Amino acid sequence: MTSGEPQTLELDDFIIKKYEIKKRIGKGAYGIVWKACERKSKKVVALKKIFDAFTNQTDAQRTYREIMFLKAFSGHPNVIRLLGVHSALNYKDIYLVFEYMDTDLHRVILSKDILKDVHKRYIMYQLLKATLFLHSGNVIHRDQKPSNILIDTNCTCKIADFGLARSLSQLSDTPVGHGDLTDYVATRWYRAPEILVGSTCYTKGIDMWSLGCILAEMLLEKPVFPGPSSIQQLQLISQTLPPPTKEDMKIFAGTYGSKLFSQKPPGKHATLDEILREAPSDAVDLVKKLLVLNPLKRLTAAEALKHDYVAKFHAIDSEPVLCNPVTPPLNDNVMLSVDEYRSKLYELAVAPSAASGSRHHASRSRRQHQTPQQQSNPSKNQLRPTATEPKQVASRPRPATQASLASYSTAEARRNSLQKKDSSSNLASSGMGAGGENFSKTTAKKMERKSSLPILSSVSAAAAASSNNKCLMPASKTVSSGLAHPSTTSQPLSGQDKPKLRRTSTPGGTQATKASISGQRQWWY
Ligand SMILES: Nc1ncnc2c1ncn2[C@@H]1O[C@H](COP(=O)(O)OP(=O)(O)OP(=O)(O)O)[C@@H](O)[C@H]1O
Repeated sequence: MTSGEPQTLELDDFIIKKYEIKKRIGKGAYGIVWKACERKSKKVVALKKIFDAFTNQTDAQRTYREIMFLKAFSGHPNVIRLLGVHSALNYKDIYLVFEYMDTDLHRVILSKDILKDVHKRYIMYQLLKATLFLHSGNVIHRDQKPSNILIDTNCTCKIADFGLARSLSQLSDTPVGHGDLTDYVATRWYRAPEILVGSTCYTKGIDMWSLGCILAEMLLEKPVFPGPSSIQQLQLISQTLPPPTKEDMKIFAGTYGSKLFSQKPPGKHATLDEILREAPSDAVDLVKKLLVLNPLKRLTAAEALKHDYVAKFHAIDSEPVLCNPVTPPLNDNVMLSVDEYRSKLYELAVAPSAASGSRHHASRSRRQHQTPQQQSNPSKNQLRPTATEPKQVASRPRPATQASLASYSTAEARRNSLQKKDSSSNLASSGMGAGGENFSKTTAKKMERKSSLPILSSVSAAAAASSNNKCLMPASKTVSSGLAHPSTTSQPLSGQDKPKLRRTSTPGGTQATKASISGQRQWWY
């Protein structure tokens, strides 16, 4: 194989038949991501292969969570859209098909000087908007970091990688301190101090801390707390933030943090004001209100959306929230067997269009977990609609609390049709084949009025930087399928894919589908 050809040896034949593989675009701890084109529809997609998705219970649970939460939140304009799921023939790996995005925020930051002030504000606004949506479903992402934030030439951002997401609704049933954080391996630099000290104080503030780190990193063009170990990470934090009050110390009671934060931190001290002295004052103010030791005192996503820093973009009617908590069909507190996770995933998410061999495996595995009644009544075990099939809107009367969701879906349909109209002209002018999203007319007007988001000359530097991107992220897991490094490393983007960031905004939302599983009401989007 020549160096210019995409390496597709890792891909099943049925995948290569269905998708033309363009190039490898990313590699994370769990898999490889390719840019691909679906042969039939000519749609450009990102194809992620998760290797050994079901090796052990932890991996199986991670795969299960990632797909379930993606299915639940994919309708939001700032959450990556999952288009389909296929099983590999070996029944160990799994393919996820996503909408394609040009690059990720990590690469953009690495390439320096690409993001102007207004882009940083717009990115932050979109991240807050997406986080508000997740939090309204009582779910925390737990792994927000620049490489998990995908971005396109229109400066549209989408949160990806839901492998560590958790439903707080399920956690609240758990006795405090029991098994709730044992699986927590999020990237250290963006990890909240309460997590670093092993506290069981488990709130949406975890994501707000990560967002503070991301904003600070955009402003500094380098990570704000790049600790090489958990202890040093905590030291960097304690050297920078104001000392905790007595009340704050309660958060760290009984943990390593109570000692660490009660002492004067060793080493050099520089406050956030000093570190961020070149940044606009409203940016520094928002960072200071997110990077707060006490998670209960950090701004919530809803509060942060009202902050001056994102005022140019804030529009409450395009910041959707969910009315009901999102809970995966299997209780997240109970570690199930590999086969149980696999069976449930196949039942709920894997496309029936995948290789027939994998369907055979899936049904065999499902049969192993069927009750005698289920076995005698196979219709109960038919595959549910897949991510690629049109979703059904619940037909049952909605309780009052669901009304806003219903009207939101209507508004979304309207916006989508506007977006379609706008997109042809915008894509044509940007020279993009795919991957871009566009303004709704209303928001575009609002943005023109309120701000002028300059067209960035190019994010090609971001692409180029990716070739030198030597694993800046702390490692979390080694993959056994020949991946060189457990962290996020990236392939260079080719010249023809050099994108330009252009002005855009993508309000939007979801279409609701309701499923009742195990007697629990759930909302999937
Ligand atoms: N939809 C997409 N479009 C374009 N690039 C993508 C897409 N999804 C992922 N990537 C690229 O692939 C990289 C790895 O993807 P992802 O984070 O999903 O993998 P992972 O194995 O879960 O990573 P991690 O090490 O963060 O757990 C991303 O940082 C990004 O650069």
